[in-house]
Amino acid sequence: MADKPPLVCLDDYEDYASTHLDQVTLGFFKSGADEEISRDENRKAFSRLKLLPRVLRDVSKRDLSTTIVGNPIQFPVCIASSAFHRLACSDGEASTAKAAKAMNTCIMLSTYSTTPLEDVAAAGSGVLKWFQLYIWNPREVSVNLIKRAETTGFKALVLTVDTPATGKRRIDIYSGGFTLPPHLELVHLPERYRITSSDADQDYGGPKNLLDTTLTWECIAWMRSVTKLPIVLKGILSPEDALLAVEHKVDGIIVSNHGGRQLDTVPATIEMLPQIVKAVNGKLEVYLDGGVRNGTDVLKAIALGARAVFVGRPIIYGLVYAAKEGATQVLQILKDEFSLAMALSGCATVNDINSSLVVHQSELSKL
Ligand SMILES: Cc1cc2nc3c(=O)[nH]c(=O)nc-3n(C[C@H](O)[C@H](O)[C@H](O)COP(=O)(O)O)c2cc1C
Ligand SMILES: CCCCCCC(=O)C(=O)O
Repeated sequence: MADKPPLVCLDDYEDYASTHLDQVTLGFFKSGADEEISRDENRKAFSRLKLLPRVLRDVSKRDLSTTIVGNPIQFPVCIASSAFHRLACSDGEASTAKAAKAMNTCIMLSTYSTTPLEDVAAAGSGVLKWFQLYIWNPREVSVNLIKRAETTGFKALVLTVDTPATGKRRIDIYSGGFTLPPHLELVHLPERYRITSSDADQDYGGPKNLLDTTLTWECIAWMRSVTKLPIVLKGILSPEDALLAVEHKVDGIIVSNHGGRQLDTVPATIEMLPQIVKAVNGKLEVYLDGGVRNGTDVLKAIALGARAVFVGRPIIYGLVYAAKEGATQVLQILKDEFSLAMALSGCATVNDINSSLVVHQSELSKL
């Protein structure tokens, strides 16, 4: 790595990837839907929140650890599910799992992984793994995936609920429709359903009608009938849906707008977090993703009630920089920055972090 520049913050990894990936692949990773308003808002909203630190508290020893659905992690930053890591580095999701293991945190593996979940489980043996589920047609394909995830030690199923169809990502259309290169496939799709890379009638490497668009809240009961694993819903933005998640007794929800890749002009996730935390009133765990790029972002999300945060694009950019080492560096930077932000705001443990630390900039003059 001697020929590589020192990278000190997560934006440096994005800059590196921007100059080292081909434009089509970069476009797929980087893009949001339509005008990319929600993608950008996720970050801007963090900067509109200001921190009010407390001083003269003993922060000499800091404990960043926590649990998610009962499983310990070293610090409250986990890897969000994202598709096609072998477009970022040759070992793809196996490298990602090794990074999660090196940093003792959770990897959420995508249904759209380019590495079979058994290989990811072997690469990340002993580390906390969640499996992100898109329910595919026919349902038996998804049942089979759920069983394989159970057998290989995944500890929760994360049902993505914001994708009854793929958002309109203009860059992918300008580039002629996103396709996987011939050496990569949707490995979790049985061969008989796969399409070839030259097939015109396809959507992100699969046939067009692959996603089950009939899903309703009843699918939670269906999932319970086929698995005993905890269920987490990813893609909740409305407090009403958060209450329905409580009613359906899921184990957790991820406040997420899919990194701004689905419905554009939805609010930033950090702006919806407080209302959702209030609505669920401690009855399930609430996590957040979208635009987390600094230790201070992590501090703000935890202060506003998230149990942990997940990061998407920065992990991919870390893989582009240096495979497992690059993704590990990204996580290490977030961990160090979070630890520093805790010290500088007077928090020795994650439990010390609370909402009194965060003020919206519009409220500052009223203090
Ligand atoms: C390139 C890319 C692929 C993604 N693939 C998936 C996926 O397969 N399943 C899923 O639930 N979410 C997917 N997401 C959404 C992420 O899980 C996450 O919600 C989002 O990236 C968080 O925002 P951030 O990138 O700003 O951290 C993807 C996001 C990106 C950028
Ligand atoms: C047909 C759904 C394709 C989704 C591909 C992965 C994903 O979630 C993304 O945001 O991209």
